[in-house]
Amino acid sequence: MVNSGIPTADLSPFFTEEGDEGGKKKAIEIIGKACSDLGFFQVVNHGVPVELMAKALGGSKEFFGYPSDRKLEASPQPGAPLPAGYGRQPPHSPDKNEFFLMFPPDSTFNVFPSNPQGFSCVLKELFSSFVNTASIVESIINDCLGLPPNFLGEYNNDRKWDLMSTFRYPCASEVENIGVREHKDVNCITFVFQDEVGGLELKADVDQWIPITPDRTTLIVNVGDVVQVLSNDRYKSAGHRVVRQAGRERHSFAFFYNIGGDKWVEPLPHFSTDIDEPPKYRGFLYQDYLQLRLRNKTHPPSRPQDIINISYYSTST
Ligand SMILES: O=C(O)CCC(=O)C(=O)O
Ligand SMILES: [Fe+2]
Repeated sequence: MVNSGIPTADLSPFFTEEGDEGGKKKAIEIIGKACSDLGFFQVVNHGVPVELMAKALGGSKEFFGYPSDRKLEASPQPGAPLPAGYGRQPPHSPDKNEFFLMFPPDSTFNVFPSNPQGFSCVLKELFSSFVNTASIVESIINDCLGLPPNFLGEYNNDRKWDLMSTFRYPCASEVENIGVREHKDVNCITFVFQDEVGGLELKADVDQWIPITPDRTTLIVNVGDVVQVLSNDRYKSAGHRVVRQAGRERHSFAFFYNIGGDKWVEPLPHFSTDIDEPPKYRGFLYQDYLQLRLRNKTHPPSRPQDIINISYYSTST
């Protein structure tokens, strides 16, 4: 079943030798429009093997089904920049999930579970496949924005900061059903796939949520804050959340195509000074923004309006 209220682009022309120019043009048009209208779309024939996605979800369900002490064997190393390995949301968090987080396959920060057998290889393979597809989607976005060829690829040339996470969300209770509260992703581009339970919702408008229908062959793509800032709001970082269901656990994967922490992020001249349009954001060092966003989680502000998001750098506030 392919799907709900979000546009679908077929990426197969980007994986064929012959170069189907018409097919590429069609995908580029769909993605460009989706990035400016919604910040959300989905892709089929995306180069990530569907069997690998299914295997990864199966392994993930098995892993999360283990008793706590077994999962905790994959606890993060002290000193890692983010808790790579198995973790749970702290009890005070309104987000309700447990997760397994990894950096690129060769990162020394990674901690893999020894079981299920072969799971760590599946995760590494999936991660590499995501990177490949993300670089194609990034180059499509580059072209849709009318940037010089490979401009974004050259800017975003440090793959150490990419992240992949698999999640297990418990069933909803009688009084609450949030899995991940409303947020926008900080990074460049995010891929998500979810099991048949669903629950990912896109914020289309104030109080208007579009549920994303699960599909085993599809990758859901959302634009993150970095692209929104670089494009001076041409493209939207989309608000989204995860809602849990009564009586059904949910499993999903998310891949975060990031940029290096030492990158300077600001509206590109192409969308501001070159065309006499005021920049909508002050420039910032990406890792400073990451720190602020992390602080939202570790030291949650008591007033919701104090939660830091990209509007912190807005020039109009
Ligand atoms: O589990 C999902 O479907 C998405 C999670 C998410 O939005 C995130 O981790 O940023
Ligand atoms: Fe997200």
